[in-house]
Amino acid sequence: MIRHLATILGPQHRGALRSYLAWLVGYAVLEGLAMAFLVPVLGAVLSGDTGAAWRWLGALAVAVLATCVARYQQAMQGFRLALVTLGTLHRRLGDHVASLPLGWFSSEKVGRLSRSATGGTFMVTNVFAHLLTPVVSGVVTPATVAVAMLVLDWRLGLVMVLAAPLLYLTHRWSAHWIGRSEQQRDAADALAGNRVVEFARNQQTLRAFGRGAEGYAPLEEAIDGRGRAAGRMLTETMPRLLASGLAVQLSFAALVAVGVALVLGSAIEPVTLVALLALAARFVGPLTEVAGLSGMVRMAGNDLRRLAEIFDEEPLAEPAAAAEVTRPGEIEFDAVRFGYDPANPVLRDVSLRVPPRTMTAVVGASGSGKTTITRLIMRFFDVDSGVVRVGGADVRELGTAGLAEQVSLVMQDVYLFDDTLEANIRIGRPAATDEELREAARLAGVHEIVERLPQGWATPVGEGGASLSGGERQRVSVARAVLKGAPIVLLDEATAALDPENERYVQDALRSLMRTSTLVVIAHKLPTVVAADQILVLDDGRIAERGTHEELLAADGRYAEFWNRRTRSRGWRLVSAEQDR
Ligand SMILES: Nc1ncnc2c1ncn2[C@@H]1O[C@H](COP(=O)(O)OP(=O)(O)OP(=O)(O)O)[C@@H](O)[C@H]1O
Repeated sequence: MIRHLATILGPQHRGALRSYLAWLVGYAVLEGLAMAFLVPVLGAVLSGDTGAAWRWLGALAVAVLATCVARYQQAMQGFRLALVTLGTLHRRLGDHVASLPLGWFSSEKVGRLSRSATGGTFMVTNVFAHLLTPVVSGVVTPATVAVAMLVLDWRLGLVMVLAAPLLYLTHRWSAHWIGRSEQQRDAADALAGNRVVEFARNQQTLRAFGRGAEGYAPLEEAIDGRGRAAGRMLTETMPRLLASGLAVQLSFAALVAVGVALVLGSAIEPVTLVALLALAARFVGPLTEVAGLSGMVRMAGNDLRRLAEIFDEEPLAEPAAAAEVTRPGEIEFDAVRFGYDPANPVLRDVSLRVPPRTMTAVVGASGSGKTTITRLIMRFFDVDSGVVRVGGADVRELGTAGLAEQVSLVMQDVYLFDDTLEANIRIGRPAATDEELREAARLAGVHEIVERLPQGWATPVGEGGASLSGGERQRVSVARAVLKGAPIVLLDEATAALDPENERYVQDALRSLMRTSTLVVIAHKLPTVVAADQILVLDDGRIAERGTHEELLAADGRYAEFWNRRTRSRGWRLVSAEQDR
């Protein structure tokens, strides 16, 4: 748990964490010592030795004072660490997640992230505020008491030392089970959470297929599973918590039994036994508290581990010094091999060059790797072998910021932020003037949307741009790219397969972008393909053909075959060789 806390707090707070833990352990030891001083005090009082009683009382007062100082220090330092967590953890988590490779963001991981960002953060503050003090003092104080008991009466001390393994093993055993069932409950929770989101997101599809009213079986199963896991956790946890508590009580009973036997055998005075049993009670008290907290400790441990695992994920490697862009606007793939799962390459030995300020159309069957090429240019993933160069530099050496300056992206699944239309375009270049913003909007045909909307530029677009049509969303995304003015623009025409009006705007914007930028277009429109300076025909992760429209027709290969077939059909998308057979 401490290791996870160190990871979560980050290197700059490790010193503060160490100091807090030192005060916490010091407090627990001093508390044990203060309790141990009670024995000679009681012994002296009960035997009527007033002088000795005052002396020991003085020692006890010093120990209590030191305990108070240590308690104050550890409480204040714990409080400060809890505040640091509240103030900085979300930001650190956000910064870290933003540096992770896109491959990390599976739906399961995203669900876990959102739960860790809320529950996990709360747990870290809870650990400092309520958990660490009773847990650490619940172990260290009894250990100090046991050492003191060995000094005061070795036989009773020996019983405490012998009880330690029993207490430790029962605690481990119950904590193991509680942790296991908590993990199962957490997995069931995560699944149910993901299913609820899926259910809400897919309402349109579910209703279209008449599945809205009769329920959604995967969600119901997940909710049932969650209920079962929660029930199992209760039934598995309770008996084990009771067993831990029982082990503590048994240890105390053994101490009493040995003490009584010693008195009966005249080995110690009854008065001494009373004082020693008072100390033994303080051995048992904190242990009982820890036994009661063992479930909480395991749950906190699991929460912290999950949060620490996110911080342990390796960020996308950044270069020590960003490489210089020597050929702005140029893209090059040199023998690139890449697979989302390296065992199944999606691109094999792909080499290509896109000269500055030219347009390259990438065409190919669905799943042939067109989008993957654009993702590698943006370095959403690192290649398995080969090199991707942008502006003459390896994308791995350009650094995230350097690469982002070079490339704009207009993709199929355009995501707009839940903000105004203007803010969504301004993301392209926050420092742009209003004139530049209006000009970019005009080129992409957004001005026409603005005129139609009641609040104009200030119209909120809803989460993901829900209040705009697909074509309108793409126009906003094109305006962003135009405003950014990056030397390279990557564009997926797919959603522009919309009405002719949208198509016209996108084509106009393309023409305007071509004057200033290099364009790589996942092309679905004939005018784009015909106008391209270079067409890359992808087949099964390889570039099967390349050239201009005329060159490829003259070559009479796969592209020409498709072109000829297209004249007979309305669709023009290439099909893979297998689909073709
Ligand atoms: N994030 C991902 N994780 C795993 N596999 C993926 C991922 N994205 C794409 N793939 C797989 O990689 C292959 C190439 O996908 P890609 O999206 O590049 O094809 P595409 O040519 O753009 O297809 P389309 O025209 O249908 O968009 C496909 O088999 C796809 O299933």
